[in-house]
Amino acid sequence: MQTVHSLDPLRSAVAELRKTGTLALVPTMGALHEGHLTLVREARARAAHVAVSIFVNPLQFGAGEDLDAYPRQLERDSALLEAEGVDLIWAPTVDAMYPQGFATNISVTGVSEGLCGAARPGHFDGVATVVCKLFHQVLPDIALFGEKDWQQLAVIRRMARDLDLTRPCADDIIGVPTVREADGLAMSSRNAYLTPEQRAQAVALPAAMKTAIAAIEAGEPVNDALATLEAALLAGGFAAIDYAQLRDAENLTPLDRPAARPMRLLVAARIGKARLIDNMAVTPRTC
Ligand SMILES: Nc1ncnc2c1ncn2[C@@H]1O[C@H](COP(=O)(O)OP(=O)(O)OP(=O)(O)O)[C@@H](O)[C@H]1O
Ligand SMILES: CC(C)(CO)[C@@H](O)C(=O)[O-]
Ligand code: BAL
Repeated sequence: MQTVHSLDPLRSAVAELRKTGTLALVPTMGALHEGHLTLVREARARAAHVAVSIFVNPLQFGAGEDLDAYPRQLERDSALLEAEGVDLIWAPTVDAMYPQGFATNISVTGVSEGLCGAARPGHFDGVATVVCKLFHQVLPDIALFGEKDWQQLAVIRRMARDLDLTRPCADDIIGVPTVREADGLAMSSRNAYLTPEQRAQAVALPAAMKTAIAAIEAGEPVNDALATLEAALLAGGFAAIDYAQLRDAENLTPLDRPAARPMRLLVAARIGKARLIDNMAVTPRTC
């Protein structure tokens, strides 16, 4: 396994790997957990070679967010990726990614609006810009992203379609189902911010989401089910709810009643120093 921190060695390493087969990219911000490693294993099953990028992208953090506090553990991450048989780690410095004078922004409208786009203004511009650069830097055949960040996945697929990216085109962007802890909490690097007490309380998030989904699928009005969900989170130790919404699963149109198409319940809520996000499928009614 090779680790590179600047563009010239990256380009040489990528050219070598591409001589002998397909290349998959798993973009991350590091502080790896089983969710990331699941993406890596899926990548290995689908391509001859796997590159993992590790970059805490300043462009996608707003003022007052956790850019400085975000865990950075390259040595530990490298050992985990080596054990998974990863070929290449791309861990650029901030200067390598954004040299002096960098002035380009990629902004995807529509799917990036509302939800995390409203709670974190500019966040998805930062994500789209860095992911577009990563695709051009690593030239992967496929790229893998977690469904935990459902809106992010929609933004990246939209960008790939709109910018006529051929590899990876929208169909080569693979979404991997959310990996959860035994009690149902979605794995996330930010779970490390939780105290033991908050960690125990955080299980209220997936539990309340499952209850709301069962209620919606049983015919309860969407707004009532969402109000019950929010009340359960606040009673369970969450300090604030950024959003709890039912949306079309693909185009993310807001829904105030169940549709005949696949739907998604998406929630972001704050507990202690962590802002946790989660989403789950809601099954369309058949009659
Ligand atoms: N529990 C998970 N299951 C599946 N994929 C995941 C999971 N957690 C993160 N991913 C995916 O891993 C990739 C890198 O994510 P990132 O490095 O931001 O980790 P994270 O755990 O989501 O961290 P954060 O706490 O910043 O949200 C993204 O595509 C993300 O969706
Ligand atoms: C896709 C990504 C690596 C871009 O910085 C980040 O948003 C993440 O880790 O989900
Ligand atoms: N996994 C999403 C990256 C972020 O929260 O900035």
